[in-house]
Amino acid sequence: MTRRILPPGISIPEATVDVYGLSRVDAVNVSCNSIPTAEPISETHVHSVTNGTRTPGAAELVLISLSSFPACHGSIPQSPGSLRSMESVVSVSQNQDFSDGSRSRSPGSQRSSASAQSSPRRPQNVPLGEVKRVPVVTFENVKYPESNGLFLEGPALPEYVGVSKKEKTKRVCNRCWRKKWERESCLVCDARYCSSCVLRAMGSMPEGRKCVQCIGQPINESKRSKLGKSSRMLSRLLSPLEVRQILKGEKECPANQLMPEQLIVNGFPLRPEEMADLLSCPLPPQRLKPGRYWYDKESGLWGKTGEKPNRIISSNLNFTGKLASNSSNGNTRVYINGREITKTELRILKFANVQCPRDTHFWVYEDGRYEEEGQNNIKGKIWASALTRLACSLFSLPIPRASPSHGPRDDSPYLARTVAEYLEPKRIQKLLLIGSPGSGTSTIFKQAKILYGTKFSREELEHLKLMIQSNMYKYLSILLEGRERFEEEALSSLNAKHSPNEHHSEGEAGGTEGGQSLSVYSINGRLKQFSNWLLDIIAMGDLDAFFPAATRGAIEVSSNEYEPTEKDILYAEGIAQGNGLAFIEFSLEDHSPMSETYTENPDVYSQPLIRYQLLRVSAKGMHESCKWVEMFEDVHVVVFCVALSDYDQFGFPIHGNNKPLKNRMMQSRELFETTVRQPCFRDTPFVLVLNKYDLFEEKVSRVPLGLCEWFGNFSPVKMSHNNQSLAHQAYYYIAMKFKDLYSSLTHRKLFVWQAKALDGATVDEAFKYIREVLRWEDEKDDNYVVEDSFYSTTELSSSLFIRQDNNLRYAHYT
Ligand SMILES: Nc1nc2c(ncn2[C@@H]2O[C@H](COP(=O)(O)OP(=O)(O)OP(=O)(O)O)[C@@H](O)[C@H]2O)c(=O)[nH]1
Ligand SMILES: [Mg+2]
Repeated sequence: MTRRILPPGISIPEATVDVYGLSRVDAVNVSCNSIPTAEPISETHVHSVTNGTRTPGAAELVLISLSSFPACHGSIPQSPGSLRSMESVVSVSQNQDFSDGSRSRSPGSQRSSASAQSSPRRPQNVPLGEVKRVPVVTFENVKYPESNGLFLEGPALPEYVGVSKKEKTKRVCNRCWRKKWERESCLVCDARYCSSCVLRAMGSMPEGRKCVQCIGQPINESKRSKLGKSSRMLSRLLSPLEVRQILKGEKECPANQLMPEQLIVNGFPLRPEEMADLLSCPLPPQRLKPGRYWYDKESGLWGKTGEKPNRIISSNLNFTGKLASNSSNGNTRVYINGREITKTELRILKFANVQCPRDTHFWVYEDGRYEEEGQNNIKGKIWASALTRLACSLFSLPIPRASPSHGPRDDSPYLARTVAEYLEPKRIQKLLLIGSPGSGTSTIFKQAKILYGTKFSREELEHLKLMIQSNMYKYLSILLEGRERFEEEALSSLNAKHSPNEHHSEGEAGGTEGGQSLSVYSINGRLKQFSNWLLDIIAMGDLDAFFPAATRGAIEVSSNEYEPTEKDILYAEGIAQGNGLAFIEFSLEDHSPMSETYTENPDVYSQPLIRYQLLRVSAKGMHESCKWVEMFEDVHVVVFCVALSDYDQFGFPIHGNNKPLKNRMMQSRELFETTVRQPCFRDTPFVLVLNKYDLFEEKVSRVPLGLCEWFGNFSPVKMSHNNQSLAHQAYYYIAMKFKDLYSSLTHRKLFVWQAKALDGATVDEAFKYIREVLRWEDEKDDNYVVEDSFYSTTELSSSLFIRQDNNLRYAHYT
């Protein structure tokens, strides 16, 4: 690390380099109170710059921190806090008017002048650390923490007025001012540094990722969830051991911890000892942020004020504040331990068969036992059944963990629990998969199960088998019903042709059998009997009840011994009987080349895997006033599936069968709009999966895309070579249509991917893409700026896609 920091030619001291000790050196021990106030930026300051008196820059500061080593005799800067001012100095020196005369007297720049000469891009008279050379001042509005009080106190000079949009600022390294895609940001002031500058700007990071001058200051609360989270940039630059040490420091150092008074529980700020009790209890709340919370001492339920519970922590913690009845803003007139519960909780109670008429007051204990107030009679356990627990998990309600009595007996392990442990919960990301009927959501779900899930259990296989068999009979019944209609039509037209007195000659279509008229659609008596029997059963809606009898048919699938293969399962319509909500949890093991920069650092690969919960819901019942969808408010991404090949298909509207047939692409669009407009998805990213590309590719050369009214203005560029390009153009066109629609509704960008759900590889790619989207979302405010990368191409017109679509993979990043 020292070798990287030091300019070439400086020998490394013999002593073991303790990187973690480095920034404990007094020279950079910056605390809010002890920072000598630097001069505000003023005319005189600029003059002093032009005269060559320059305060040391960040590079020097880091070198200064090395001054305890014999080879680095840097002088201590007069003002450690002047780093901030340095940034402005840099910008001034970018101005040609000022760019000469920087014969610096600072030791840092003297040292660097040798190496400066070797760089072709750096003018010889300009010291290292001031490398950006643009002819005009393009200095941008950089936000520095006000608490520093060092920057821009006086009126701003015109040179310092931001000249570009904030997004542009975000892409620039705050030290070298080069545009860099990947940056690491300071947890306190959010200054971002590229990989060449990060170690110089942040030194040895005793408190994790903070600029040297931000050490000792509390972190920006919006970054709390990032504490201790791995950093790809650091993993590349440092050894695994060093990264671990830095992240440990970041999680555990006192400056980065929450202050007790930032947590308001049951209306009262916590006292330090209450906070200590809270954090050291067996099941402490996770990912705590400053804010208002409620806590139910009996049940251990814990939640944000005004919201449903989000966790069961340990019971019997004593806080100053007492639980108020309106603390979770419930309006159900059903009470648990004095708190009026929310609708979602009430649903779960009903699900768990708890009788709860209005104005019922329950006592609920930590393990889920419940009784009505004043009755002293335990009626059962709320979370006893696996189904209730599953429902809770789907609706993001907490369930009790295995009882503490199964855990360690003595208290010491609890007390020894580090802050770090509670900050590192098992990460689960929820994906909600939705689409209009027939778009392929079940197929994608089943693919996910086959690709990443556990094998189908006996029970599931039995369900699937019954489902496949009943589908088969349903399809058969459709054919048989059609046959009846065609037979009737054929016979009546035959009868119309020939008057009753005429005898038709042999060889003509039709005839008689046992006095009955025949047509090409007629079948023999036994089959007809079967057909009638089956159609009756289906008309009565009794198919499933009759199944055991029907399975004794002759065809393989319908036999009792039949065991569906993976392919049968995949191709079958539906997921399981009932076909409503389905759910699996999995992780994606490999490290995709999409996002991971190749690294030899094994630490990156040993990160705990993120678990994904895939929830597939049927679109039935989804409409503007739809309530159940709110249950999924905490999903991390909505995956919306549309069948590309639907553009020429017509079907019944999703709601109500009496309306006229509707173009299915238009139906999908309607459902898409309805879903996007749901208030609960206001901040949720959407990934559109354009499915059935195989059918689409084949169809689009036969059936014009304009058949769907929404695609009326599609005018493909004529290409001589092949049909594929037409399908590609049509695909991008449709993708752009959805993207435009989405951004008109949300002002955000829609992520689009294409799939052929019957082909597992394409579904695998789609999930990897979704994983990347989640990472980008996670990191976009931090290390990465997605907006302007090649991943996102909304700005490009669709015609550009059409011309540049040679590479399918890149084109996918729409
Ligand atoms: N050729 C082709 N067929 C597909 C593709 N995706 C799904 N299918 C088929 O399309 C039909 C409908 O797919 P499902 O996965 O059941 O659709 P769904 O979204 O679950 O629809 P509902 O069950 O009606 O809500 C099934 O017969 C699938 O086998 C695809 O990419 N290509
Ligand atoms: Mg289905």
